[in-house]
Amino acid sequence: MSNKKKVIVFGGIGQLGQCLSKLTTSGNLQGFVFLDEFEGNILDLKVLKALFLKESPDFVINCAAYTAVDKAEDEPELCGKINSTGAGNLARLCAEFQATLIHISTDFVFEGEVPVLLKETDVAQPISVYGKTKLQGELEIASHLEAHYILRTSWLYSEFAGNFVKTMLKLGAEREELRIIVDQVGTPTYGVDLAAVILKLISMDHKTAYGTYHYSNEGLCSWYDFAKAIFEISETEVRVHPIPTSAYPTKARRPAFSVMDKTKIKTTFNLEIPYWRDSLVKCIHAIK
Ligand SMILES: NC(=O)C1=CN([C@@H]2O[C@H](COP(=O)(O)OP(=O)(O)OC[C@H]3O[C@@H](n4cnc5c(N)ncnc54)[C@H](OP(=O)(O)O)[C@@H]3O)[C@@H](O)[C@H]2O)C=CC1
Ligand SMILES: Cc1cn([C@H]2C[C@H](O)[C@@H](COP(=O)(O)OP(=O)(O)O[C@H]3O[C@@H](C)C(=O)[C@@H](O)[C@H]3O)O2)c(=O)[nH]c1=O
Repeated sequence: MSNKKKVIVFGGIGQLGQCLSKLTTSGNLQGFVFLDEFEGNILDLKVLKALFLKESPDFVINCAAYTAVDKAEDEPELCGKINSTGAGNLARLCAEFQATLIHISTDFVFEGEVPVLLKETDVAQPISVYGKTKLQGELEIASHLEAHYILRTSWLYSEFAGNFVKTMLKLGAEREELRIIVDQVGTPTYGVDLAAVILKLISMDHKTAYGTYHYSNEGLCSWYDFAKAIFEISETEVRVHPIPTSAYPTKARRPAFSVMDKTKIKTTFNLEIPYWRDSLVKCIHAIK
């Protein structure tokens, strides 16, 4: 990648921020500034403006978000501020400073009632506070900035921060049996794979391809299948029981089927996407 590009990463010490940092460090890529929420609070316009003035970024990557799906049901205002107002703040500043925004959204913008692959053109109808605020964030960006990529991803995990894989490894070490939902189907996404795609978008700098894209790993599974694979690959002995969603009450509703069609991103950027289980093997090796 050209070392002339200046890139600011908000949410730089969250899960995806750390995946990006891993790749920029191993690839010795220059020009990236990773900010935590104290150095780069996406709700603080004064701080943001000073950062844009100081750094003059070519690209801004928004990895900052409120991601606690159940807690969001009790904190809709805070969740809305971070996921919607914060995204809008970055979009307006990117427009003012002629920077391109790469923003991450979610499969949870969909209702997920019908078992059909979800396209970018399908109507988004979120069923949780988190999903609604993420959709609002997408709309904020699209209405203020042309130069944007919104990447909707799903079931993100990695060796960094908190995620389903790390929760399972922890619970699997503590318990003899686990009950995991089998009637919610989606696709896990390894954060390092997503980070590599983000870096590819920056290096291609394809100015006629702005817009919304779906990206996850290939294939599909239930949370139960995912947990079984985690325990098989990590050689953890634990009995896993498949249960229906009704047997595992949570504050937030989650889509029953949120597998995304990735044709658009694959054809536009000439991508080959790894199968979810192959990437899971890589992640578990990185954790060990
Ligand atoms: N995790 C997942 O399964 C999925 C995530 N996504 C999306 O991917 C993106 C990255 O997710 P992920 O890395 O997993 O999320 P994380 O929760 O790991 O990281 C988000 C980061 O944003 C920070 N943050 C919160 N509020 C602010 C703020 N006001 N200003 C700046 N930073 C802030 C958080 O800090 P702190 O922790 O201190 O609050 C945290 O470090 C998000 O947009 C998310 O919606 C999409 C699909 C699946
Ligand atoms: C811990 C646990 C979870 N589950 C279920 C609950 C839930 O339906 C599913 C996943 O639970 P989690 O809370 O880990 O994951 P969750 O927060 O629902 O994950 C979502 O996060 C947001 C940020 C996204 O954008 C989504 O794409 C998705 O990744 O597993 C069980 O069935 N048994 C268990 O023991």
